[in-house]
Amino acid sequence: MEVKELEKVQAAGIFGTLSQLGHEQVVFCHDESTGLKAIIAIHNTVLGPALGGTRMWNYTSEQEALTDVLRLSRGMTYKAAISGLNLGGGKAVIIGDAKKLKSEAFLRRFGKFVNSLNGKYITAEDVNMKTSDMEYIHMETKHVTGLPESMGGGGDPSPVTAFGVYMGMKATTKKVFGNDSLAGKRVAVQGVGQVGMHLVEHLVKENAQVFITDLFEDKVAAIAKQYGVTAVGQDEIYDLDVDIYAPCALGATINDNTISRLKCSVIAGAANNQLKDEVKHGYMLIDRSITYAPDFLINAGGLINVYNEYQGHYNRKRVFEQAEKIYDTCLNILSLSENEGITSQEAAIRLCEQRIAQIGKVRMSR
Ligand SMILES: NC(=O)c1ccc[n+]([C@@H]2O[C@H](COP(=O)([O-])OP(=O)(O)OC[C@H]3O[C@@H](n4cnc5c(N)ncnc54)[C@H](O)[C@@H]3O)[C@@H](O)[C@H]2O)c1
Repeated sequence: MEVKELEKVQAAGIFGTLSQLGHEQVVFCHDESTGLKAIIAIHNTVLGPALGGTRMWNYTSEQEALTDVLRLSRGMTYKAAISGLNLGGGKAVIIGDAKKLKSEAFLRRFGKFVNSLNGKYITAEDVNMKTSDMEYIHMETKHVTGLPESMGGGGDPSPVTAFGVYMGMKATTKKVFGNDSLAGKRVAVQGVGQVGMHLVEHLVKENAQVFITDLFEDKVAAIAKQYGVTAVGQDEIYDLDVDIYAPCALGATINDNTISRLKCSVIAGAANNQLKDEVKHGYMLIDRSITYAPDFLINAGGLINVYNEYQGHYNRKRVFEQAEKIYDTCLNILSLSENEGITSQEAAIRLCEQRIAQIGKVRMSR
């Protein structure tokens, strides 16, 4: 967590911060007997119930946990709004060591807090929460999504996320190079986990020239062999002479240290919060003629997947059709960004705010 962000929240006070970020409700959940300390933040429910995962983290302070949940829940509002979903944004954080604190009672107590919001907040899996944890939460509330197929859920969202990233990458390629073909394009994929792997499959199928890296060298070597792609070092990825950089590992990899090293024309990847500083680094990319596909748009496939699951009658084909729309939305955003001289992230947020305002009026009308 950035010290700057924490300081901003401290200076504004809790209600000042809620007002600045536009939150509707923040719920502090405490249970002495299980040791549960959690915060549920509901950012905006104009478009629908607030959906967002539960993250368990050993925060260094309660202030840090609050700042994180406020920031993440706001991000969920935008991700849902830009994807055309009837969903708002929310998030929950549980404070403490996931290895020490979790128990059936602890998780079910959290489930009861989620349930007390009567569906205004819908939870799902996030960092340090496993499917088995979600099963306990589900025992106390039906407002859980992202369940395994064995429990009637939509299953692994990663292939849908990867497909959305692929659509966003093709749209951005069209904007920059005049057509959306990735054949022969040199693409650097950072992180070949669940999403990165599926993305590599799409790229190889389209005859792109792919470079991959990961923390685990044996995994990189095995994937490189399987798909006939080139393995590179973890740090080397930033210096490659490529057309496209696809961050699919961590956030904040686009920063003061890396931007001057990047030689690509397009950035399109799955990681959340790729720009360390949204405004500053967004404009630095414009200065270097690098076109950035907004992360929260192109990695929304996972959210589209859980949204469909929550609505019932889950249909995988329909999920992929919705994820395909990322292509057109991405092109619209990039045109708006170019026409208005603003970053693609700012253009995307502008479209989200317009949709929320317009649909808000529709909902209020008789
Ligand atoms: N899974 C989804 O549906 C989904 C949806 C939206 C966003 N995301 C985001 O996309 C990213 C990838 O998600 P995932 O599900 O594939 O995660 P994952 O954990 O399966 O894969 C991440 C991979 O990145 C590697 N990695 C970590 N640090 C690295 C580094 N410094 N250099 C190179 N490789 C590194 C890890 O070893 C791992 O193989 C994450 O940032 C995630 O938050 C995922």
